[in-house]
Amino acid sequence: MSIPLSIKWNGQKLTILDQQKLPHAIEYLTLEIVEDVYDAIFSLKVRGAPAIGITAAYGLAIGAKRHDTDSLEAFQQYVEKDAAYLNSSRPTAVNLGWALSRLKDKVREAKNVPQAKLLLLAEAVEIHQEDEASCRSIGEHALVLLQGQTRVMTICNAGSVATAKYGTALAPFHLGSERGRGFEVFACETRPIYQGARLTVWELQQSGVDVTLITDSMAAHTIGTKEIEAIIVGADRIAANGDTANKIGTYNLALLAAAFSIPFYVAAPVSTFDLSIEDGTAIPIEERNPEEITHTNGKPVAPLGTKVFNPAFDVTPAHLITAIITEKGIITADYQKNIFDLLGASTGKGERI
Ligand SMILES: CSC[C@@H](O)[C@@H](O)C(=O)COP(=O)(O)O
Repeated sequence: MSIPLSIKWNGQKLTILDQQKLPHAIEYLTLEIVEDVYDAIFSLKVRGAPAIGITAAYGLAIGAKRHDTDSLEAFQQYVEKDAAYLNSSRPTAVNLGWALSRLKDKVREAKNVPQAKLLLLAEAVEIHQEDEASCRSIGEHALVLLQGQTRVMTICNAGSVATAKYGTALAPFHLGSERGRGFEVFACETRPIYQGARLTVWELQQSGVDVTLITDSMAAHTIGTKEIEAIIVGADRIAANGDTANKIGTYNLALLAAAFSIPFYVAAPVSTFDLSIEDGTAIPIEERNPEEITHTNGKPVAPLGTKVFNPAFDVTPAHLITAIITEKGIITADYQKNIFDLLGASTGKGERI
């Protein structure tokens, strides 16, 4: 039994687990240029907010190596351009822009181009290592919160493959498995592209966790009949007031948690907070290809030309969230105040609103 890793850096080469091929093929891809990294993020070969940020950071550092100039100013301009390009690969997860900003700040500190190149790479490695530590710490906090709760529901994949290791929402299950603490996890399949069925189920099986797959529309029935005791999800962007964007369907689960009077937890690292955004209405929501809904395995399931609305994320209002679990500790309402008190300006993403 082992926890799968999706991003590998060996000091020279960046390889990622192709999440589009999971669970039926385990294939690692080498990403060599910025365009490879853009494509991997855009096409969801690498996905999940922290994993996108880490991969983009390596991408920017790798891309910078090929910019051949002695002028620090020209080099900075190349890096800014590459960062803007990578940042346009997906809109909702704030970890992407956050990681790229950290690297851009490093270039501004550099005295010359060779030093800037080294600083870029070092920062990418640092972001990667920090994320693993953050996820582990989120898992520890979540285990405390989930004491006495065994049957837990989740959606999408906020797991090891969506981060450096362990995941956010799935971290307590991986850590629990290492320590003989058994959970019964119910994974929503996560239409339209099945991150729950393909990734969460596979990943938890690899780790020896008891996992049961349901379709998204079975959530209410399952909470009632299987006596689900808590719901835990990840996040792509958390506004200053605690409103949380995550995979489409998350908001439904939060409403169900309220209806059944069970706790609804969001697990996310500090890098997922965006204090420059006052509330969830300002979070950009990605809309994806209609074929994700009209087709299954390339075959049409709806009449040709059907009008489609395909938002990839929704925003759960803060008042439906019981607690937000971060690596620095657990935040509960009043979110506006408690988020700032715990994180302060440490997200680097804006001032107090
Ligand atoms: C730790 S990953 C948290 C979120 O990024 C995750 O729950 C999610 O919504 C991912 O969406 P995806 O479209 O698969 O990138």
